[in-house]
Amino acid sequence: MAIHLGANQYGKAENRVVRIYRDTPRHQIRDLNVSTALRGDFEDAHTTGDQSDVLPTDTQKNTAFAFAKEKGIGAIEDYALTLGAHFLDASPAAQGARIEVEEYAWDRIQVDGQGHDHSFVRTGGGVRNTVVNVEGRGAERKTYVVSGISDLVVLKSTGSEFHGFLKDEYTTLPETNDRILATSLVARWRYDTRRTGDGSVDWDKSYDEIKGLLLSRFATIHSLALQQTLYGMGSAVLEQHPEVAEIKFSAPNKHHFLVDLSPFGTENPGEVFIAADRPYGLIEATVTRDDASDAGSAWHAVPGFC
Ligand SMILES: O=c1[nH]c(=O)c2[nH]c(=O)[nH]c2[nH]1
Repeated sequence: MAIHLGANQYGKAENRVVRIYRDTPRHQIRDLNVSTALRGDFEDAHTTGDQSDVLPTDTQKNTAFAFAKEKGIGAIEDYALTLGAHFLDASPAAQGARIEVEEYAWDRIQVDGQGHDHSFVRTGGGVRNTVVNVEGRGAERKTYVVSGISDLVVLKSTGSEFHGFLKDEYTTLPETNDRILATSLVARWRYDTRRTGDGSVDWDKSYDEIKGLLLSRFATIHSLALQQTLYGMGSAVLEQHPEVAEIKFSAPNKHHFLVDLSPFGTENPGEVFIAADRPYGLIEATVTRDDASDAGSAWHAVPGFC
């Protein structure tokens, strides 16, 4: 029987790395979820059981924690790039390293109008993340950075329409020129550092500005459909951020249905809704530059997008 090993990768998923900076009484916290994976020539590990090329997932875990102390954690993109380069150096059989980092942000608890020194409350408003792929050695080294945000729950109570859609014998949806539009947005954008003057990106600034732009465009676009809103948000990011080659969205349409209060003799002019959690429309789109660079392995093992 002719069979062979196909695509494979291995690593330690979801290392919960919490780093406290306590050099002064005013502590700082970084709270990460770090997943590492190596891919390459790991044929023997699978087919004969010889593990001599395998850098254990336990070692990968230890490295994620050790680097948090030894090298510190700057932008999650830099932390991931450092880890990825290290794993390729440490594992000769590896051809690629994939590092995914989510960051849970914390605000200081306000006490008497002051941010407390060492007590924090989890920040709402989305979870920042990055997926870094590092490939090759020496001059052949290639790095890919896809960063993004998930769980960005947004709602607008008007300024959203949906009508003029295709109808057949199963269509019951009424047309509307005033509905609630709500989603829990996932957006990921691919950086092309060759598009910046000196090849570097200020990751934190770029993230903050893109998040702000996504929110302000969601608020100000008069929506004719979630599809049109996503395209408008993506276009704004590409217009204002030369360092971004393309952006992908996955957006559940969190339906809010007007409740019929007429049995109780009560009118309901767009005031009381039932928020349905399922089923939901799932609207996904990529907005890309005509001259976007080759994506290479940037989207390697990034699920949930078309
Ligand atoms: O913004 C929307 N896009 C759709 O494709 C769709 N389909 C649907 O039933 N409602 C909506 N809303």
